[in-house]
Amino acid sequence: MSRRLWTEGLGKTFQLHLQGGLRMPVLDNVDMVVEAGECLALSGPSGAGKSTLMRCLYGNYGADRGRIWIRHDNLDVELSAADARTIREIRRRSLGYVSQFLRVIPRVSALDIVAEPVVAQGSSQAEARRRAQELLCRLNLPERLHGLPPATFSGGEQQRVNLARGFAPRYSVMLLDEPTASLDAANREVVIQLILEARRSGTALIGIFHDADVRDRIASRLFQVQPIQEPA
Ligand SMILES: Nc1ncnc2c1ncn2[C@@H]1O[C@H](COP(=O)(O)OP(=O)(O)OP(=O)(O)O)[C@@H](O)[C@H]1O
Repeated sequence: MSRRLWTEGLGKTFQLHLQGGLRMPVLDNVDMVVEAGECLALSGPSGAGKSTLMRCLYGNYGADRGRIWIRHDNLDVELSAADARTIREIRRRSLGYVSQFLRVIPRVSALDIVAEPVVAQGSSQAEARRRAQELLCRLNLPERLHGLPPATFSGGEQQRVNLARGFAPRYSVMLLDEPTASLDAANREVVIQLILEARRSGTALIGIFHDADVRDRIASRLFQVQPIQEPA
């Protein structure tokens, strides 16, 4: 079995300090695994904890119980116990995350925003810019916008820069949060193809896809995130 990312008994409870320390359990005993070349679609009703699970998997939220593991540098590394420096290294080389919104960096062009993680993985500036250009063109971002900072871009244009930045480097695991949410049909199709190509090259993907057509075409399996039952 070529596991890439997996959890064992993962649990997460939020503590609401402004509400007198009220405890809100969201994830309980989650056991999931994604293997190389798979795309796991998280399903479950609104509020079940899909985004919370994604944030735990990326190391943004600490796990209260259980463990998260990732295959990194040919080793099984416990992400849930890793220090900040190790998490940064894992994110640089093994674990990508495409959120719903681009984090705009002032004065940095779309091209450089996309090229930056490729350079961080060891490519030259020229190579990284070529790859960035190729992806921005595939995602139909007009060439006149490539050299501009995306702060003034439309929501869909920013999301395409975000997607190009996510798919430009080579990661062994990718987390996708609603990657097609603000796209038109033509660009949705490009993203479907990028995901299928990533699967063919052995990347393991986990995502939230509210669009059922997209989910049916790209997911190899569904993973049901169960809402925690309130005690009667
Ligand atoms: N930072 C937080 N602090 C407190 N509670 C939170 C926090 N983040 C999420 N929650 C709560 O955890 C529960 C799960 O939220 P989450 O966003 O993970 O659900 P979801 O399955 O992704 O929902 P949707 O499909 O509507 O996006 C919700 O009840 C939410 O209010």
